[in-house]
Amino acid sequence: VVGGSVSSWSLWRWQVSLQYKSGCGYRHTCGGFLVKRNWVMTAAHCVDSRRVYRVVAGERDLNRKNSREQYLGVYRIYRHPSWNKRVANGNDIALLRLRSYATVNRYVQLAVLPPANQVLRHGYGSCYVSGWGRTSTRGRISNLLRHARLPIVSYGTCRNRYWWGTTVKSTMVCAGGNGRQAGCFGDSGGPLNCHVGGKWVIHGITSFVSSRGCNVVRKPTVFTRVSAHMCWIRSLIGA
Ligand SMILES: CC(C)C[C@H](NC(=O)C(F)(F)F)C(=O)N[N@@+](C)(CC(=O)Nc1ccc(C(C)C)cc1)Cc1ccccc1
Repeated sequence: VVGGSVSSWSLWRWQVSLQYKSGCGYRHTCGGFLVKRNWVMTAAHCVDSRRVYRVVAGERDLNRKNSREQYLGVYRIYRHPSWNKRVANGNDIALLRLRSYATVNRYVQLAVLPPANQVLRHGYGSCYVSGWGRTSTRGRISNLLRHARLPIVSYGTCRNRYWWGTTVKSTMVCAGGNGRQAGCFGDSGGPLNCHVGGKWVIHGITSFVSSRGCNVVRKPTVFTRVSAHMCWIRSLIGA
């Protein structure tokens, strides 16, 4: 996250770190979030390679162990059936069925998903991107979980040619684009956390930023719109 701040323990308790086996350890590759005790949602582009993955819940500092972390193996990966490895085509969404159940406690909670097809209006100002991604375009990933407020950009504005043009689809959410706050490499798969109707609801899955840089004016961070996929999500994880 570029232009953000370190997240306190009380925030984003559904956020997980998606890691892949590398040598005798694991490496953070993407974000994700718990939607059931044994289901995590992330971006399809995060799980495109044939690696061994795990998720870590209750994680805050990637470089330090504490008693709050829960290490959960991935049993099976369900990429969206229409995902074709190109983020421009959308459907950048995947569900991971875990080998074991997370324990819900003070540090680990389940995410709330939006009603089908709910779209937040232009300028909606209570959405935050969270993750361990780079804190600048050429920087390193953050060891501490961070977040930044990204105002919603309507599809009509986002598909303007000086913004994302036809790269963005109506099944995506654009947010930010002020050249200061943005999601960045390593935040992929993580949540866009929106305060709606008095509760936190996940409206987006971090999908892509400009290849010219993460915080580029008129190139908002682009998210998979979760409310566009509620039928597929419900078909896998139920009510
Ligand atoms: C793997 C890609 C497909 C998605 C990847 N997503 C992210 O980094 C995310 F924003 F989700 F955290 C990304 O944007 N990767 N970049 C490598 C940029 C990139 O590839 N972006 C991109 C944008 C659009 C398209 C298509 C839609 C034309 C493809 C790739 C990030 C980056 C940007 C600046 C410096 C360093 C790293």
